[in-house]
Amino acid sequence: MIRFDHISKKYPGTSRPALNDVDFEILRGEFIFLVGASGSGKSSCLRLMLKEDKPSKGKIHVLGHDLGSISNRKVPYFRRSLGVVFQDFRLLPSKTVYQNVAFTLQVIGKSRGFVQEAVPDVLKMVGLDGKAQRLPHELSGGEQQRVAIARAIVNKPQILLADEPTGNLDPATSAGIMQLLERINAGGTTVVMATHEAGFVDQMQRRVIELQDGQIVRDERHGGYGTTAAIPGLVRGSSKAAGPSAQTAPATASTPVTPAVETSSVPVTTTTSSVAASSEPTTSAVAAAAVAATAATPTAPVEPTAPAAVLRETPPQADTDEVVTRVSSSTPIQEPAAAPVAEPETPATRAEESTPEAPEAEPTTPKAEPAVPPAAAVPEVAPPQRLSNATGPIGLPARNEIDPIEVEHLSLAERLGLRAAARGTEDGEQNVGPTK
Ligand SMILES: Nc1ncnc2c1ncn2[C@@H]1O[C@H](COP(=O)(O)OP(=O)(O)OP(=O)(O)O)[C@@H](O)[C@H]1O
Repeated sequence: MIRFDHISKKYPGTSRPALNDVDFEILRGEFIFLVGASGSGKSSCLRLMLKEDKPSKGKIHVLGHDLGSISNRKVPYFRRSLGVVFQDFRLLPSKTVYQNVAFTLQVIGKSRGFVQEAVPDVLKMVGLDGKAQRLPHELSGGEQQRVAIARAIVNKPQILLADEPTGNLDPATSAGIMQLLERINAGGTTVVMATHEAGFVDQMQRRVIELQDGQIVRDERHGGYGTTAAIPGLVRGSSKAAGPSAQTAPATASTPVTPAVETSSVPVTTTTSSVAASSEPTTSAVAAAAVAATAATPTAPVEPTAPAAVLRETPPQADTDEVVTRVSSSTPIQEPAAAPVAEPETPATRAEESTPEAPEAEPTTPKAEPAVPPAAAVPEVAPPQRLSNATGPIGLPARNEIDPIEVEHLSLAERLGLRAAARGTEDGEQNVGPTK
């Protein structure tokens, strides 16, 4: 599903590569923790998966696409199969919860009817029903992150990339977000999460890929956070960081682990309701955001209302060399209609690619999608114990403390988290996120 084939990445003006011969394969349905000290290359990996950046060496395959040869025109369609969540939420501050989520669908040309069904469903799924008309600043940090997650998954991505999604949240709130990510993963979405949260990594015992100075030093099927992943000031997890599974082992791309969909398959039934958008983005705003959302590069052609999304009516097919693990559902949830299929081997995608200007198939009824177990069916993820708050998330500014004027200076795309925010912090460090 995601393959890094001897990837090296050297940023211009730097002497050392950010990634050095990184080689791994992630299978459908896995939940992967990317760990490593600050600067070890986690976000660079996520950016490369999104095709936000190009490797200096090596090949990357995501969902059957060779990202080195995928045309700029196709990148927007490719990206629709990926959802992204950031540490700092990146919500549109003047839009309601509903509008923030709806916007993602509107810019890719989904019909009003589709949006009116999909958004309430996904808000319910993330535990935000009843809060659709709130503005982001009227929500807690955890709720804002739930909006961001709803926005990331509303189009049913096959892969969810999360860059420090709990980095700004307190331990209890973080635990709720982790449970939500587990549920999303249990529904069949592959989750790749970069994190410093040792406690969750230790507790969940999912596959851990550890980077050190741009190299993989560990790829463990049921790993803990490990010792080498930590920089003292950044470890925000439990003192279990050096857990029993924390031994360092060289990564071997040739021995991929099997998908780790291990949580309960008990489905949840979400109901469909209609919540009309209280206001819709202007045409120009939609068009501008569509440019951001769909442009592979600034020069890529953009057709905001002509996406060639082909609805997926069946679970996505496995890459030929993969084992598919989908959570079966005896009572499938009524989820929003499926995401566009980006895998070229599927007939749907062939149709899409051969007729990119074709109008999107109008969804009539939401399709039954892989189940997302209710929170109660997923093993509890207890909040990790913090070693220190000094550098932990508790001291970090919540999104609603961010100066709206600063936000105004971001492009629409940056505010949506859809494109790189080419700004760094004062000390030269970049902000979080694969599109930072
Ligand atoms: N745009 C860039 N230009 C130059 N160097 C960069 C750029 N982006 C990242 N780097 C460098 O690449 C290395 C890896 O950075 P990356 O952001 O991937 O690390 P990280 O593991 O995600 O760190 P953190 O945990 O702090 O987010 C660092 O040395 C960083 O300074």
